[in-house]
Amino acid sequence: MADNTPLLDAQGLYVSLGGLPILRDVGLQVHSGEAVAILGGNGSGKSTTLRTVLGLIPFQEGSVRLFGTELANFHAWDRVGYVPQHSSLNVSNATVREIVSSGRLSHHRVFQWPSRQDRAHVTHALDLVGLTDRGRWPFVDLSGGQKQRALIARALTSEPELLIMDEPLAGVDLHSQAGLAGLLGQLRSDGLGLAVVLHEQGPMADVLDRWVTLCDGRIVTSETQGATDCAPEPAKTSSMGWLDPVAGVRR
Ligand SMILES: Nc1ncnc2c1ncn2[C@@H]1O[C@H](COP(=O)(O)OP(=O)(O)OP(=O)(O)O)[C@@H](O)[C@H]1O
Repeated sequence: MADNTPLLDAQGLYVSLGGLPILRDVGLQVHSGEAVAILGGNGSGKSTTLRTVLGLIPFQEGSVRLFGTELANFHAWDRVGYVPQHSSLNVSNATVREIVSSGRLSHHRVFQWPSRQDRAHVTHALDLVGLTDRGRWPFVDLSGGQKQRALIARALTSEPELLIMDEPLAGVDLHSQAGLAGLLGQLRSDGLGLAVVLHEQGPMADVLDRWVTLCDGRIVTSETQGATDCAPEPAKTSSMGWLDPVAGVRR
């Protein structure tokens, strides 16, 4: 891979779900040592963008390349860390260390015990996110901010070069947000590429190199443009001048 090849290069993505267009002409590039945010209101398509570039949702048009390789041919998933929204993780009995250890699963065979190296990576990741003393705790007993830290630690155990995060600051108090932003800034300085969904830049403002803003599945703002309001598409009126409820919905 040439040095300037983006870690992630998504272009012209069109995605439909349940018969409705969700993403329209969405692109996203992330280079090594670069932090890029996807901003936008509820339902604007942020999570769908992340899930599409991870190959979890099919796209109808466009292209996704990871580390210079077409998504369909990409297999080096240990180079990519994914941090889902913590509220989407439903675990009742697992300890924090078990959750974090699951990030190493791609490094050893099924039914094989984690190696000394696996355990060292887990310990180091817990250390990095400041959860060294919480390893034996049930994951569900952690606070929102601690859960996010544990999920970031899980993603870091495979030593990824690209970290993709879905609202890592959601439900986290302001003080912990600043701590998480500091951690992500440090990882970026160490050369990690970050693609992160946020509702607003908030404490991440100093960490971000670029951002795109989505509105109704389209990019309305990028780093080169000013802010654009995200007004809902106006409802269309019929030829008789009546409100047409069908024409007003997403095209
Ligand atoms: N499986 C699905 N089938 C149909 N529509 C879907 C599906 N998944 C998501 N959507 C719709 O796609 C749109 C974008 O959803 P998405 O989760 O990407 O938004 P988001 O910007 O991440 O929102 P939020 O900030 O609320 O998490 C929403 O209107 C949502 O209802």
